[in-house]
Amino acid sequence: MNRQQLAQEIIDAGRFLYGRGWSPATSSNYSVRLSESQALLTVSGKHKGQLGLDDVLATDFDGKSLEPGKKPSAETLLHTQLYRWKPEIGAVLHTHSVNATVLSRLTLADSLVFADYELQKAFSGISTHESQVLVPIFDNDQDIARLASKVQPWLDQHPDCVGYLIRGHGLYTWGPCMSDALRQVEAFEFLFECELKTLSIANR
Ligand SMILES: CSC[C@@H](O)[C@@H](O)C(=O)COP(=O)(O)O
Ligand SMILES: [Zn+2]
Repeated sequence: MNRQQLAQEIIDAGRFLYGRGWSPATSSNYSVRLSESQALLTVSGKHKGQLGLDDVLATDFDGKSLEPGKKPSAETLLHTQLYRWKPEIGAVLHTHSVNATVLSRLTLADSLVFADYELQKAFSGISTHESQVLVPIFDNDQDIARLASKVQPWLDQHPDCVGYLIRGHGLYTWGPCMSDALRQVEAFEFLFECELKTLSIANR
């Protein structure tokens, strides 16, 4: 795929995720791998339901903009660390849904476990509900380099990790291509909603 086609995938993802209410206003950021050392990412501060072809830029994996005049996403390092972590990752999505925000605030532990849901099979590498999907929750931090340095040891120790939450903030998930990453966002959102409904019924 050429750069314009990859940029269009990011634009289409933004329209879809905004439409589902998972990327409100200027929240969220999205990227695709351009090469073994570069990513194409959303610029900072744009409304993600209204992205245009000019609202993406190439960065290296240190998060440095390769397009002077464009401001990379504030969370660029959280994307580029994933491309460095696994060469098979081709797309990364960060979203800000109500359910991800509420569930990550309600959960006092530093991780969530999904078990016995059929929909777990939507995640890469999972073929049965008889599995556990462990999702770490990192405390939010405006210092993204510091946050990335907390995420990295988890990734290194959990090579099968399919996504993580930042408390009171949102979700990161990824896949070999954009459609895989989108499928995982959708699966996470289903599971977040199930967990919240279960909690609210249990606490009646
Ligand atoms: C609208 S506040 C959200 C931001 O602080 C941030 O968390 C975010 O997801 C978007 O930042 P951005 O710099 O546009 O990529
Ligand atoms: Zn964010």
